[in-house]
Amino acid sequence: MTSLGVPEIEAGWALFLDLDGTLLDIAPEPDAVVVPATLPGTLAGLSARLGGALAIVSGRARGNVDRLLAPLALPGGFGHGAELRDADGRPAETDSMPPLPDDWPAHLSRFVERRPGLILERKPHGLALHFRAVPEYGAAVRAIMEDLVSEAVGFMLLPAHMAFEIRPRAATKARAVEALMATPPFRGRRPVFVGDDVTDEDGMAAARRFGGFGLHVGRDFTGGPAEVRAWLARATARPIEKATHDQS
Ligand SMILES: O=P(O)(O)OC[C@H]1O[C@H](O[C@H]2O[C@H](CO)[C@@H](O)[C@H](O)[C@H]2O)[C@H](O)[C@@H](O)[C@@H]1O
Repeated sequence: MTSLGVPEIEAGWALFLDLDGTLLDIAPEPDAVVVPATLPGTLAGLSARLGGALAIVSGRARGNVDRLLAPLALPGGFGHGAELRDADGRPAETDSMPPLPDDWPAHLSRFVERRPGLILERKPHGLALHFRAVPEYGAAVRAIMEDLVSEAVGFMLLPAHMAFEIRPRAATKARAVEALMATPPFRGRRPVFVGDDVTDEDGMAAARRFGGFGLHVGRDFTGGPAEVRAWLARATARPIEKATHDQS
């Protein structure tokens, strides 16, 4: 156990890791995050020790996550679970995700052009509108995003850290956990979901349904992402304990 009571990583776990605010420190804007040079190596080493059962579950689009963690292309759920990739690198069908209405990105681009400081992030199945640099626009951002989602039942508004996001209703972090837990090498392991955000609660609840649990950065890792990274790194530097979990 760590000093705060977080158990050390066990060989029988399947790890589901959120990215922003969990593995990476929050930055002023999405493209300004700093990926510590040692992080991809730590994730690769730990994945090998867990037999490949280590996934990234992020609100970011898959391509964005892959650029940040290059050369890794880890299994996981991206775009809040809209895009899935299994341990063999196969993307899952996204047919169940509604297409983003064509006019939404252009509509939001015009809104952003008139309000310097806002950042529009486009994803294959969603949009994020960031107001971290200009918090005075927070209410206006919420209003325009609410207007858009009211036009299409398949989408919902997601309050995020200094941003509002639109995502398909069917895209959840639980979807990613459930899909991966049905396939090797995740199947039969004890899922542990580590996250910091309200969207991560879905993933943690799914982990509990499979006999695992969730760890919350704000509650369990008072040192923030740096402490999460140190916890992961420790498990690559020592023999990790055999599973004590019984799935029967
Ligand atoms: O599920 P996550 O991996 O935690 O991703 C959630 C969102 O993270 C990013 O936005 C947030 O982090 C930015 C960088 O620190 C920050 O500038 C922004 O204010 C935050 O909202 C990302 O841009 C989003 O696409 C993710 O959905």
